[in-house]
Amino acid sequence: MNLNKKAIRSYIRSLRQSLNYSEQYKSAQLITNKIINLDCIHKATHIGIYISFDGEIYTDLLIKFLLSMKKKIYIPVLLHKQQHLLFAPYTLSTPTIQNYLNVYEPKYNIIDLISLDKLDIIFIPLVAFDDHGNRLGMGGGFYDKTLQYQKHKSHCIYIGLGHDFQKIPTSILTQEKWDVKLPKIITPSYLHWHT
Ligand SMILES: Nc1nc2c(c(=O)[nH]1)N(C=O)[C@@H](CNc1ccc(C(=O)N[C@@H](CCC(=O)O)C(=O)O)cc1)CN2
Ligand SMILES: Nc1ncnc2c1ncn2[C@@H]1O[C@H](COP(=O)(O)OP(=O)(O)OP(=O)(O)O)[C@@H](O)[C@H]1O
Repeated sequence: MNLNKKAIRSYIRSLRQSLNYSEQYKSAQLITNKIINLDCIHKATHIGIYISFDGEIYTDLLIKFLLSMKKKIYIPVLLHKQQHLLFAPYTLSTPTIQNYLNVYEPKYNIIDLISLDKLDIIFIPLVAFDDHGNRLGMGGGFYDKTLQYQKHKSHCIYIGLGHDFQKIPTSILTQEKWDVKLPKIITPSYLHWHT
């Protein structure tokens, strides 16, 4: 593996893990306010989002807002030995369990799982990003594989969520041929729109 990527991942993960609850909550409020005013949110019905861990931008507040706006919410789930993510329906009463990578996911019936092409918008976690919308994730390749497959045939809008300090200089991130760029990334202070 690329040492550079590994070092960036571990440095930025340690920064975000060190945030306290009130810092996280403030960031979540700022991000939620930005998102609920976006035009694309009002037009969307099926929205993919993640359950936060490891210091990621808290998504609870946003999920509650979206549910109150009558949006249907879906969370990525890991299927045995598969790198393509599928999405399970989620409401505030859905029980959750930790998967083999310690990330929470909803309990689900296989028949209720949907694929990315059924989503209108997906909010994507990230470890680092740059000015061109290049994304560095946790290193499992799950989002890269899932987004890549759908890149040309899906109407789904990809939106990355991160803290301001997760933005790194463009020259640092070495691009891999499979990396899928994010046209929109939202941080507490900015909307980063990339063309
Ligand atoms: N909230 C959230 N959900 C998500 C992701 C994410 O980044 N955030 N994913 C984005 O792809 C997928 C899961 N990918 C992951 C990849 C690595 C690790 C991870 O923590 N690895 C640990 C070792 C875990 C272990 O083996 O016990 C580590 O590297 O420290 C977690 C999730 C799908 N769901
Ligand atoms: N489209 C793809 N085709 C082939 N291999 C891929 C593809 N996407 C990812 N991979 C594999 O997955 C591994 C992890 O990729 P990478 O380091 O880019 O993950 P990441 O973007 O940080 O993680 P994630 O998307 O899960 O958050 C790579 O080493 C590569 O082997």
